[in-house]
Amino acid sequence: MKIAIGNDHAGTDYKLAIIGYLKSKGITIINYGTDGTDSVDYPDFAHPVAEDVEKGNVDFGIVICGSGNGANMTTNKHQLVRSALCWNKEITALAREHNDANVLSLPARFIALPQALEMVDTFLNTPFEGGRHERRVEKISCS
Ligand SMILES: O=C(CO)[C@H](O)[C@H](O)[C@H](O)COP(=O)(O)O
Repeated sequence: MKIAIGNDHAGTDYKLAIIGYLKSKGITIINYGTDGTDSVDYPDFAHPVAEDVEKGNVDFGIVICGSGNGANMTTNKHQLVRSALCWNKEITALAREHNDANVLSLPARFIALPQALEMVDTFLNTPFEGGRHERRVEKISCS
């Protein structure tokens, strides 16, 4: 499995922990940064993740900022991206099962790290249910 990941300064600590966790599971990571804690702008790091998802370069994307909203809004500007802002395991599972989300957006300032790791695990290992959800997901796109 291959994952693209990007974050602003609010998400760096969690991002580095998530990378370590995923690498220990043999998952390949494309890290778009930032790896520092100096203030940066989340779109500069979220757009590259979305572009990789759109091009099929990766299986999934993960974006992280303080609230998760800015990164999520950015990735959802991309036509083929379905980015889900998630804050617990249950919402994360539903984002995959019902919405076939291909990007997970994490609000680093509002979730604990163990919870973030659990959500990443859930996101990567939960299949899309299809069925009635297939039709609805197809209707999300406005092009
Ligand atoms: O974009 C956001 C809000 O939707 C993110 O949470 C950012 O991380 C946040 O705005 C950064 O805030 P800061 O005060 O510049 O650290």
